[in-house]
Amino acid sequence: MSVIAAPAVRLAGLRYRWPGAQADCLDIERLDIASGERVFLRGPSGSGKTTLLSLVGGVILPQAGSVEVSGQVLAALSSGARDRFRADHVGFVFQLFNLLPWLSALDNILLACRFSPQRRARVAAAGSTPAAEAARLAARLDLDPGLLARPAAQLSVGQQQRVAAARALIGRPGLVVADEPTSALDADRQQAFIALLLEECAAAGAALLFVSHDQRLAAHFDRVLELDHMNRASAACAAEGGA
Ligand SMILES: Nc1ncnc2c1ncn2[C@@H]1O[C@H](COP(=O)(O)OP(=O)(O)OP(=O)(O)O)[C@@H](O)[C@H]1O
Repeated sequence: MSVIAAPAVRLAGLRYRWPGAQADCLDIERLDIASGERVFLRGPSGSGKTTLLSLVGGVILPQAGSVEVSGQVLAALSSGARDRFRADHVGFVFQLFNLLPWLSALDNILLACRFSPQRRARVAAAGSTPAAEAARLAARLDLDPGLLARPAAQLSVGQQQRVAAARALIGRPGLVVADEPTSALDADRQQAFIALLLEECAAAGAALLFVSHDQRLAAHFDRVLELDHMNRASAACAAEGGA
């Protein structure tokens, strides 16, 4: 008997309006992202890409419709359970990296494991330890080992981006969500970063939902999604931003 994996992400009848806004930001009838699929999400500034990623991560909840991640309806979880689910199953690389500035780069990476028993278990199942896995990912991201002991606040923006990527990837979550993760990297590092992200996601069977304005990166992905084409509220969302 074959087992069909739940999609990594399933949106159905989704509507989201920011508090105080006059119109919906997102109105998406349906979107499925298959397990292991690599999706490049594109859309003009202010079109709702970051909002969509926040919904997929369960950081915010829609007013209507549902968001499922790996078969779990996020709104069915209490706020605390949603935080734990996110820690176990979703790796974020956000525009604002949310590193803790006073913690070392290494401790920032390890934090993802500290909050997630499932990530720790997956690292152990692969025959490694969180510290060894953090060092492996850092080396693959071309982060000098000497940098790992430094407080995150003392790193360049490009270095912080790579620390954030290692933190997202450690312990192999089933979904990686990345918002402009290469914006502060030079061209060579950008290519290395994308290659690593894709390889690590493939090795983990993780789906990747990736937002970038850099069109050249789209070729690396299985599918390009135009947010404006699937968002029935796109005109209203853009107008709201300009209001
Ligand atoms: N925290 C918030 N509170 C209220 N409105 C918000 C908030 N965050 C975003 N918005 C509004 O939602 C709309 C979509 O913003 P969002 O950041 O999702 O767009 P984006 O496509 O990611 O833009 P960019 O490419 O510039 O990062 C905009 O009109 C924005 O003003």
